Amino acid sequence: MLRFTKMQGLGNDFVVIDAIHQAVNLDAAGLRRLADRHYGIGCDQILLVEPPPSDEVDFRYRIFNADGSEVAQCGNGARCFARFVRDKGLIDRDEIRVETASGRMVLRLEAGGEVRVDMGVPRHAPAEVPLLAAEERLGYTVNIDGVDWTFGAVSMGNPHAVITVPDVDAAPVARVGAALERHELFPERANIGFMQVLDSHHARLRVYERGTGETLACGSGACAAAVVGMLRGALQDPVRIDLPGGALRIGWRGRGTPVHMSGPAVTVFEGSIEA
Ligand SMILES: N[C@H](CCC[C@H](N)C(=O)O)C(=O)O
Repeated sequence: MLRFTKMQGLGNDFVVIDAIHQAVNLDAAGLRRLADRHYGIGCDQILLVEPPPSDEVDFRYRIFNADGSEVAQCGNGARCFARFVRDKGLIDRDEIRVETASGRMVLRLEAGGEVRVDMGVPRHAPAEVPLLAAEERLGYTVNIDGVDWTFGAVSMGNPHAVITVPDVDAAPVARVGAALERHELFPERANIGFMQVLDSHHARLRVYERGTGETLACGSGACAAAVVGMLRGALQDPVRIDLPGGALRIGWRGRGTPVHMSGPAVTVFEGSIEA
C-alpha cells in the first residue's frame, strides 16, 4: 500500500507522497491513475518528497502533472510541501531548503499558518519558450482561430504565457488556453495565464495549466503574471493576485531579483492506495 496525504493551496490540489520512508515506483500511467478524479485519488499535481541530493538542501521536491508529465516548478505545491514535511516531523525547522529540477528554493512556514516561498529569479524569453523574437520582448503575438492574442513570456522554472484581458470571467480560457498550451511556439508546452489588472497593486487571474487544464489557482502563474504586469508598468510591487480559489501575495523588486509568494497550505485527508 502507498501512503499519501491530500492537500490543497487555494483549491489547487495535490497528492503528496513521502518517497523517503516508502518505496515509490510510479510510471506515467500510474501517476495518471492516482491523479484521476474517478478511478484514482484525484488531484492537479502529484508531489514527491525525496531525500536531499546534497547536504546543502533538506529535500528533493519532484512535481508531476495530472497527465503524468514531470515538471520543474509548482508554487502552490511548494507551500503544501513545506506544511507536509513540517507536520510529518521530517524536519524541525520552519525554513526548508529544497532542490527541484529548476534549482533550489527556500520555503518558510510563517506564524499565522501561511507559507512564504522564494520562487527564484524569473527568466525572460526562456529556453523552454523559444519565441519568434531572438531578443526579449514584452509582448509576442500569435493568431488563434483568426484572432490575434498578445502575451508576455516568463519562466519561473516552468514556462508561462500571460495574456492581459479586460474581464477574466469572459476570457476564453478553455479554448484559447488549450490551443496556446500546445502551440508549436512552445515545444515543451506552456501554462497560459489570463490576467485582468484592477489597479497597480491588484489583479485577477485564471490559468490554464500545462498538463492539467484550468485550475482554481496556479502559484507560479501568479508570479509570472505579476512579473509581466510589473515589466509593462501596469503593476507595482507588492501585488495581490486574486485567483478563482483565493488570493496570493507576490513581491518582486525587479530584474535579477527573486519573486516571493505567500499563501495558505491545507491538509485535507490522509490515505493509502494500492499503487
Ligand atoms: N502545470 C505546471 C506545474 C504546476 C504549477 C502550478 N500548480 C503552481 O502552483 O505553480 C507546469 O506544467 O509547469
